[in-house]
Amino acid sequence: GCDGDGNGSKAATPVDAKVPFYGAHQAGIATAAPARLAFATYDLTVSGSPEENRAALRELLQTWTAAAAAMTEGKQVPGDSTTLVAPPADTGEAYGASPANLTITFGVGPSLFDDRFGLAAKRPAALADLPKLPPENLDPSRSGGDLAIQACSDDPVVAFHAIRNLARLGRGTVVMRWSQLGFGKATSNGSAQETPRNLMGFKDGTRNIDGTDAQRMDQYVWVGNETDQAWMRGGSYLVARRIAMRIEAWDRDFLADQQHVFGRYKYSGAPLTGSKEFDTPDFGAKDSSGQPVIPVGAHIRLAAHENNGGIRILRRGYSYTDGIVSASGELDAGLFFIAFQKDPRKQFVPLQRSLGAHDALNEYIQHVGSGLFACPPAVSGPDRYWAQELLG
Ligand SMILES: C=CC1=C(C)c2cc3[nH]c(cc4nc(cc5[nH]c(cc1n2)c(C)c5CCC(=O)O)C(CCC(=O)O)=C4C)c(C)c3C=C
Ligand SMILES: [Fe+2]
Repeated sequence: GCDGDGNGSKAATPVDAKVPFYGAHQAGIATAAPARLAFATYDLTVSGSPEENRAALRELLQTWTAAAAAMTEGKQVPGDSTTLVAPPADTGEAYGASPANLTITFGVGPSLFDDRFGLAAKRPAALADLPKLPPENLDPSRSGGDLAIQACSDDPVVAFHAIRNLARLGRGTVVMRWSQLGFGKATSNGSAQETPRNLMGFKDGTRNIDGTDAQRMDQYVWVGNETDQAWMRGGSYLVARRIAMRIEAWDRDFLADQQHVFGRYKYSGAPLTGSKEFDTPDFGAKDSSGQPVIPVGAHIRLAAHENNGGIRILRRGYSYTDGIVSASGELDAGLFFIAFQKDPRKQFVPLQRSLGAHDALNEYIQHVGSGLFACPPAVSGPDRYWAQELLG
């Protein structure tokens, strides 16, 4: 039954299923990826002066931050959920459930820095619109957004509940622009996690940055003193790409060819020049006929830091499926790629340019949605709100 406090706090909720919301860096980046994703972007619908619009945005972010802090604790959205003559403050579907490692990560898109809010001078240089990256085929209704929320949890209801309730709390100030559900995290980001497989059946995340490796996180993921915008120090840039897979063509491809596309063995995950998953690929190795063992167009050859001037990114993507493509009757499925980095102009963009031009995987994938968001550092405590230094 209902415990009457409207808080959903139950003794059975395991304490270890909570990820701290307050701290230095936002949760949902370095923290281990739970099984489910609910991602959404939102557009502000304000129409006042820049001062009025900033005030509306500030109020929204105060409300959102308090709600996110409560939800990650397994509590209901703040407000009255028990009065009989008003709609409950919380929609209720996650009531009584463990947060199941819920993280709610917030970001702002380049469009927030247009003339609506008078924030142009606070736009970080790294938050430049992504350039065209052929052979992409982006759908505007699956791209962009003023604000973004990445909710991750081991319980899909809890993850969806977060993006839904934030949309509801923002009614009148924001509308949801697009959303994406993901399942079966498609990349590991920590040594404690068994490397998961993507929908092409390959282990994904073998050579990812480990979120517990503080030195690499500082070097490649967390924004440091190099930024021109102090409000982003300790934050990170999120690039999201909805990447459709031609799964049915892939499933008809010979095993040898599938392995040549990635440059790895399908079952062990080992590079084609090794025998164990974590063996270092040998990009110089040649077979008896003088051909490179890891082909020139292999995904891992092109993506490896050894071959692109030392670039690394933190990948944190999820698999998705959305029914069928009506034109072909084929499964609509793929990878909702999410990557975090210090500066997308120096990491995601050059990497994707090279992959877009040469990757053997391009025969089987297409980028159809895109987003770039500046994720500020975490709020340090209950008296603070997301991006407070930006709106200050
Ligand atoms: C621009 C960055 C990348 C995109 C887009 C991308 C798409 C993509 N990747 C896979 C599957 C795998 N990727 C793997 C490794 C890998 N991928 C990237 C970058 C992008 N991938 C990097 C930087 C790396 C690491 C390379 C290295 O250092 O060796 C692997 C191998 C296992 C691993 O190391 O994670 C797989 C498998 C898919 C299916 C995909 C688009 C749908
Ligand atoms: Fe990849």
